Amino acid sequence: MAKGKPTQAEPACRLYLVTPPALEPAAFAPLLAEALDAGDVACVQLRLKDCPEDDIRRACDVLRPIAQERDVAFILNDHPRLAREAGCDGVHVGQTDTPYRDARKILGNDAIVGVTCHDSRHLAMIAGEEGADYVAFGAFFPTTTKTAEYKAEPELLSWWSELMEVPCVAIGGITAENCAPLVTAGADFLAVVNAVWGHPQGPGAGVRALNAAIGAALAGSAG
Ligand SMILES: Cc1ncc(COP(=O)(O)OP(=O)(O)O)c(N)n1
Ligand SMILES: Cc1nc(C(=O)O)sc1CCOP(=O)(O)O
Ligand SMILES: [Mg+2]
Repeated sequence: MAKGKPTQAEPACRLYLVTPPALEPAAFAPLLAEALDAGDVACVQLRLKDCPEDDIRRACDVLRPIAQERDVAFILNDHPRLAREAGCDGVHVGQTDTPYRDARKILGNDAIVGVTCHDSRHLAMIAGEEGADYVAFGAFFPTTTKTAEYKAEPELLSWWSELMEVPCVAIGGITAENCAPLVTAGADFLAVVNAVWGHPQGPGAGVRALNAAIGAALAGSAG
């Protein structure tokens, strides 16, 4: 994920992989490589909740090179200081995490800092004005990965992408089968967990299915 809007050489909507809620780094490493070798992925977010910092650091040490060697940005969820120390490309912070401005101070201007904005135009405008590299809206669909307290609609993405330059990420229950309205509404990135790591034919098949669906939606909306 380069900073800013996708360039002309990049698709207008790209995949943003979020890791499964629990993982063992050595066992997960080949699955991550399989996913990243299966097609275009802009970014990987390591999301380990309620996990000791030493374990997160070890997971970064194993998984970060797999992403960065493939020019895929490696972002850590929730922990800006650890993200800096572990050589991550950035951090994702939510509304009850380290505030955006503090995360930016910790990581510096070259890092990617993304902010959860739920279903809120107001939160997104604040994050955008403060300098966030992307705003994340969700959940768009029911998700089994976490208890989602907010429900976002595709028109939020259309409103945002027509008015703002800051890229937007859509998250929550997104699959190859349901993603088309989010792509045509203007999502710059689709963030997914279960549609890739829970795909019955493996994560590579999950990435291929999502990229095919994104491509079909973009082709359909071009004409
Ligand atoms: C890309 C992306 N969008 C939203 C979230 C959710 O962040 P947050 O609200 O802080 O909740 P947790 O993920 O920390 O449980 C995210 N992680 N990534
Ligand atoms: C981490 C996360 N944040 C969400 C939000 O709405 O902010 S939904 C979510 C989980 C996304 O997982 P899946 O693709 O399996 O539904
Ligand atoms: Mg968080």
